Amino acid sequence: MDIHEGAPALSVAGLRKTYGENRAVDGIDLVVGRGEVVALLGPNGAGKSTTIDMLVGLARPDAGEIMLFGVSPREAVRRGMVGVMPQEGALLDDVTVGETVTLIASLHRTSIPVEEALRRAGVAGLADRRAARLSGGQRQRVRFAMALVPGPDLLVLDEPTAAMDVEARHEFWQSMHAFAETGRTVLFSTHYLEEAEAYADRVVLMRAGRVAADGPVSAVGALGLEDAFLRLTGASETVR
Ligand SMILES: Nc1ncnc2c1ncn2[C@@H]1O[C@H](COP(=O)(O)OP(=O)(O)OP(=O)(O)O)[C@@H](O)[C@H]1O
Repeated sequence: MDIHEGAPALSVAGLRKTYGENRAVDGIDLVVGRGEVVALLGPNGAGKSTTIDMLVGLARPDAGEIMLFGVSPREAVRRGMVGVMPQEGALLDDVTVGETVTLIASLHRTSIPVEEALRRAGVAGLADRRAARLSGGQRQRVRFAMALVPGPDLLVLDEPTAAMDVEARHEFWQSMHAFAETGRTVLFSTHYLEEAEAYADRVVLMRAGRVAADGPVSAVGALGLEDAFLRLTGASETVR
């Protein structure tokens, strides 16, 4: 299987996933071009994590097709083209940050230097610290280093700043911005309209397993996404 030169970073058609009676993802079509920074915005239970897990091969869709750079998610991950930061993911308590990222690097055919991944994720100073002694925000940043270390063309980040304080958030977004500046693609999920507006080129608003709106971030106001988001947030319990 060859990587298709002109293929978009991400192409999704008719994506569905049901848990029992619950249609977590109810027919998503989405194309993300290379170099775009896209925010998947939506309230709790909108289906963001389920979508992301399917995009990166962590969950199996009931229906639909997903291609990353023209190949399957598994193949793209195998080739180190995708860096993933899932919402949850345990770190081994007795293993240091440096050892953890070195281990992940060794699982990939190619990688950037571990020190560089640690530095870009803002955890170079924590290389010798065992995971058991990390704060929630520090753990998130270690997981960001794990996503960066294969030197991916696409980063997929599920609520990356959850558990980070204001300063860590700021540093995180700077790193993400530096990554995107090199022309690579980022898809991240968030509850926060401000994060989507500040850091994405494009906002995909999800509600009840579907794409409710999709547009350039410059048009957020014009599209009325903010109002839509406020309504959705207010309705989040019923959406869930
Ligand atoms: N493993 C699972 N088993 C059963 N139901 C699930 C499972 N994972 C998700 N769901 C349900 O699917 C729906 C979508 O959940 P999902 O976690 O994808 O939403 P989300 O937009 O990521 O929410 P949050 O912002 O809270 O992370 C919810 O109703 C959730 O309860």
